[in-house]
Amino acid sequence: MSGEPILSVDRLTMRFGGIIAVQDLSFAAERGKITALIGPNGAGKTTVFNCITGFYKPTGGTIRLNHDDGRQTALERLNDFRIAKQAKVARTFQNIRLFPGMTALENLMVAQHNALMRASGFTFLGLIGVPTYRDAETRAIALATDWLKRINLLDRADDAAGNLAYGDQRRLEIARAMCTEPALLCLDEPAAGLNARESASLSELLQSIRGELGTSILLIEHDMSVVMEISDHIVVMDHGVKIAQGSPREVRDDAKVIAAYLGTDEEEAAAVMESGS
Ligand SMILES: Nc1ncnc2c1ncn2[C@@H]1O[C@H](COP(=O)(O)OP(=O)(O)OP(=O)(O)O)[C@@H](O)[C@H]1O
Repeated sequence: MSGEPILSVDRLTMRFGGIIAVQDLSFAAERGKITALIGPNGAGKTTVFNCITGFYKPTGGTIRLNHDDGRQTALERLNDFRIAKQAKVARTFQNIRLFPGMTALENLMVAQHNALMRASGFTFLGLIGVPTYRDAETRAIALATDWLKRINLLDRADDAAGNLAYGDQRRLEIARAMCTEPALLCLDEPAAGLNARESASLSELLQSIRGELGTSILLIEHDMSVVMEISDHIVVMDHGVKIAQGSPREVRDDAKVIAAYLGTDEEEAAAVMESGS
């Protein structure tokens, strides 16, 4: 892999009592690219995400976020709130976590709460409507509207998020993460439960986030058609360790990946890998 990494994971280890969920894992995610973390169920992928995003404190190893200006943040030392706010790492979850009773627009406004609170002087200036707060609010609405347009949901802006189709909720969740203007976007199985048309639309959205906006993406995904189509680099885990990494083509042709990731039936394994080619 060439280019400067935005994320460097070095010898990451996470134990839960006697279970070693992740062991000595090292990999890097390149800036402005899509890096996928794949592997069979229980391989340790979500645990890695939880360590990167501060939901777990790793047992060992380092996780460095390299900022544009040369600064480095040691993510393993921060909690989830600081990682989102200071390091600008945003994430989505395996299960959709929108606010279902709030409108699509409101969900995108909530994501900008920190910036709005600052502009409101932590409420008082907002209450009396000072111009700086009004400007910040106008900017927040413009950003939210722009994202509703990008995900083709502008006409559903005032509908409750919980009433949207499943695929639309998935894309709204990604838009909400993007409204925090992250340096690194971490997506945990964004294609789970999507049909083929919705998966294609998700792939398009992620490619535009990388291409037009230049945002770096780290992705856990089981849907090989999505992984193989959009990833620049793939890291493969099994039983908590890295067993392979490389381009989609390199990973697809790797015998260890076929055997370990896709089970012992090689014919079936090859067919699944081909489905993503
Ligand atoms: N909080 C926890 N306490 C105890 N064990 C855990 C915890 N979280 C994960 N594990 C264990 O760590 C291992 C890795 O789990 P993890 O969820 O990270 O795998 P995964 O690759 O994300 O799997 P999947 O694709 O099914 O989501 C599993 O054996 C799991 O049971």
